[in-house]
Amino acid sequence: MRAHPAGPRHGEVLTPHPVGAAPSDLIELDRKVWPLTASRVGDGIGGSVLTVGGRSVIELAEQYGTPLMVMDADDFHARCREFTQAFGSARDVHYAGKAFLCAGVVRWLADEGLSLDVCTGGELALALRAGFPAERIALHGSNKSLAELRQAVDAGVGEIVIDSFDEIGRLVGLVDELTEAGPHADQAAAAAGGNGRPRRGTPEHPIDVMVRVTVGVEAHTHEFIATAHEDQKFGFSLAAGDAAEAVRRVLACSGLRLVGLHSHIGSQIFDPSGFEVAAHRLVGLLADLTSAHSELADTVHTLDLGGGLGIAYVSSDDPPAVDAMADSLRAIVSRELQAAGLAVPRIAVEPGRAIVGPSMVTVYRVGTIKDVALDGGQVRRYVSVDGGMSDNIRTALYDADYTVTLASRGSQAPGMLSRVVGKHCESGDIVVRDCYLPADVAVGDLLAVAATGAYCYAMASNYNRMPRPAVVAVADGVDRTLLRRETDDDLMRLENW
Ligand SMILES: Cc1ncc(COP(=O)(O)O)c(C=O)c1O
Ligand SMILES: N[C@@H](CCCC[NH3+])C(=O)O
Repeated sequence: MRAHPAGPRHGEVLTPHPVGAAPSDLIELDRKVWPLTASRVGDGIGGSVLTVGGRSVIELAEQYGTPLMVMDADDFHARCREFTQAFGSARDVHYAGKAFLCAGVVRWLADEGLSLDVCTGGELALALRAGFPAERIALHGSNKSLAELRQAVDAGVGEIVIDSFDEIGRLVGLVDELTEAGPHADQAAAAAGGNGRPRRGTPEHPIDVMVRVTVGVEAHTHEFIATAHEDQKFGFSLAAGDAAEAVRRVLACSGLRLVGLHSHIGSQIFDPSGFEVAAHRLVGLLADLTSAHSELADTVHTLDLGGGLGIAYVSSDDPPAVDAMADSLRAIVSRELQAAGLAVPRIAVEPGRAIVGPSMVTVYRVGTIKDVALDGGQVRRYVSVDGGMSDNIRTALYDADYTVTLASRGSQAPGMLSRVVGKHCESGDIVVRDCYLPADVAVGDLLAVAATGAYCYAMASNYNRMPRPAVVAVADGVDRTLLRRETDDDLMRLENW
């Protein structure tokens, strides 16, 4: 993903992506980019079909149609365990549901013992209906409605991460309402689908909250997904004193209990120093707050450092290792808090992309091919596939890079500078901006794009009345539908005929 905040202005020349020379082997799979079980089966020209989870993408495409999102279940589980091991406790690893959520994945997360972050009532409703334990859910969001806050409290979620003064006002109003409702509140909570625990919002059973702190870190990522510098919408500014004021207001409400401080610096970040600075500033704030409000020493048990760990979309991407990152964050937090004479809280993290991103590939069928002569004599091949910005908006939105391979066969043809584009009515409908594909790529071939698990299906749309693709999980040669392909009826279900 390049630092091109809003894309080129009209007439401005966009520098080509640094694709370099064609790789000598266009069929080889870079382990860094492709999911754990991705492999090539069969030798030579005409062989070499991509398989994931022991299933050939040709068979899967025939069975489910294309575009098709194929989730390597082993890869997903392995990444959950990698985070659990690195941070020492599954409970402190909150999968960020915004990256990709469906009932099947919710159940995998529950089985792995992970916690879950949701940021809307819709994500919360899905998690609860899929049976995820409410006490392992955290509700985020920069503009939670009163209805969403009530839904979360009724369900008995583990904690609510507060993002604004308005939200504190809403929560205080909710607490007042619950206090007035008195003993009837428990019955109301049970009727609303509560989990049997006493209804929260009283001094005896307060609502556990965290305060989201804007730590002032300029994360090295695309401007659209950096979230801890001052000039953006999320959280309470540390520098301006808003975070301390938010804590003061929380403490003034006996139905709320502050259990942690939260920071999220952005997404697709490779440089660990951003997280380290965030940890350092959060620890400093916690120390200051605790000396001003000694009761916090008893209630604040967690420093949540958010998500944002980057993944490799292309071979040149070099994300930091999860265990090294965990070690360094733990060291910073314990060193600085012990120096301040404070107990070391738990460190929580909220990975979305780093768990689900690499586990999925999208399989497309080639529909048309067009060659365009570029200035300088080069030719760019436009390879049109049967999906596009409706199943992956990230290239158009963030100028994201992806890796693509010919998936339905091998080839020994030389590399041809290509651009994989979708079938939408937009010139910006690009899936892979610059890549090399074998020069003999033909209509009907299958292409696979790697690392499409995060923020592709989650941000999919029905633009041009395109149905969203199916998502199928594969493992040990067995496939299982996670989400079926949308039908024409699905596309028309909201019509008032
Ligand atoms: C509060 C919060 N936590 C976690 C995440 C997950 O981020 P990522 O998918 O980059 O790990 C996000 C999204 O950026 C977020 O806003
Ligand atoms: N949607 C973004 C990430 C946003 C993360 C959510 N705060 C992406 O695809 O990279």
